[in-house]
Order: sequence, then C-alpha cells, then structure tokens
Amino acid sequence: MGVGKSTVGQLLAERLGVAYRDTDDDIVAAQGRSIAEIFVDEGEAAFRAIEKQAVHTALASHDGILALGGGAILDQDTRALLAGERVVYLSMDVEEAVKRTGLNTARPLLAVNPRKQWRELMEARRHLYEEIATAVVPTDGRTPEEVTQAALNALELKEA
Ligand SMILES: Nc1ncnc2c1ncn2[C@@H]1O[C@H](COP(=O)(O)OP(=O)(O)O)[C@@H](O)[C@H]1O
Ligand SMILES: O=C(O)C1=C[C@@H](OP(=O)(O)O)[C@@H](O)[C@H](O)C1
Ligand SMILES: [Mg+2]
Repeated sequence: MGVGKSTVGQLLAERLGVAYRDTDDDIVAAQGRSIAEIFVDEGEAAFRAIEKQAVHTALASHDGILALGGGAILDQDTRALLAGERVVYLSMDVEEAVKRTGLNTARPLLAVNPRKQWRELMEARRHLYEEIATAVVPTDGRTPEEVTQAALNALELKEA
C-alpha cells in the first residue's frame, strides 16, 4: 500500500504505449463509492469479494498494465491467475511507506496506526508478494520515473 503501483503503473503504460487500468478505480466506478466507504459500510470481507471479481474481470479483458490494490493477492484464486502473468512487486521500507501514505484516510487498513499496521500487513503478505513476483523493484529513494525505468529494465521491455 502506497508504494506507487498506481503512479508507476500509469507511467509504465505511457512509456510502453499500452493501456493502463487500476482495479481500485474499477471498483470505485462500479460501486459509486470510495474504497473507504465500502470498508465502513460492509467490512473488509465484502470488499475482498468485490475486489476478487474486479481483478478477475480485468485480467480476462485488459491488455496492458494493470495496477492491483495491495491486498488483491491475499486471494488464492487470484494468485493462481497471476501465475501466468508478468508481475512486478514494488517494495519499500516502512519509513518510506509512512511518508507516502501519510495521514491520508483513503486507505482504511492504515487509518489508526499507519506504521504498526503497515508493518503487520507486510509481515503477513511479504511471502505472497515474493511468491507471485516475476520481478522485484525496490523503490526507496527513487522517483516514480526512476522506478518506472527500473521496472522496464527488470521486465526487459522496450518502449513503443
Ligand atoms: N517513487 C516515489 N517516491 C515518492 N513518492 C511516491 C513514489 N511513488 C508514489 N509516490 C506517492 O506515494 C503515494 C502513493 O502512491 P500510489 O501510486 O497511490 O501507491 P499505491 O497504488 O501502491 O497505493 C502518492 O502520493 C504518490 O504520489
Ligand atoms: O493493501 C490493501 O489491503 C489495500 C490497498 C489499497 O490499494 P493500494 O495498494 O493501491 O493503496 C486498496 O485496495 C484498499 O485500501 C486495500
Ligand atoms: Mg493504488
């Protein structure tokens, strides 16, 4: 969360001349409410069910760069679908995470104690990110443009 998937995803799509899509945006558009509102109204389990459907639809229909929400890979079926794709895991340390997510309330899972919550989420998830990634790109101290270049290099993709 907050590592730059949406920011770098857009830059990567521009550099490659392909379409960009973000499953969180798809969810907000389809639901007509924010991610935070879905969490408050229905809870995390309901959000994960909506998210799973959104990710599966996007993977089946979209050709280009797809940014996922940070928790999408918690679902085993989603991880199985991603096994056929090139998956970039953008990493950062906790201090960078706190800087990037700040006091922003758009991410309900970091709303109470961002540093502690982010650490705990990463302890639970890191092995899943590493399991599905075909490329790992550290983002600490790098601008979004530098991260984009590093992702292009890691994926061995040439620009359009
Ligand atoms: N490499 C970077 N360096 C500094 N700030 C960044 C970087 N990448 C993204 N950001 C900022 O961090 C915040 C979270 O980025 P975002 O793309 O929404 O992350 P994600 O989609 O992974 O949650 C945004 O304010 C964005 O401008
Ligand atoms: O990691 C997570 O559980 C989440 C990440 C968010 O997306 P970003 O990773 O784009 O911030 C969003 O899907 C939701 O707040 C839950
Ligand atoms: Mg995002």
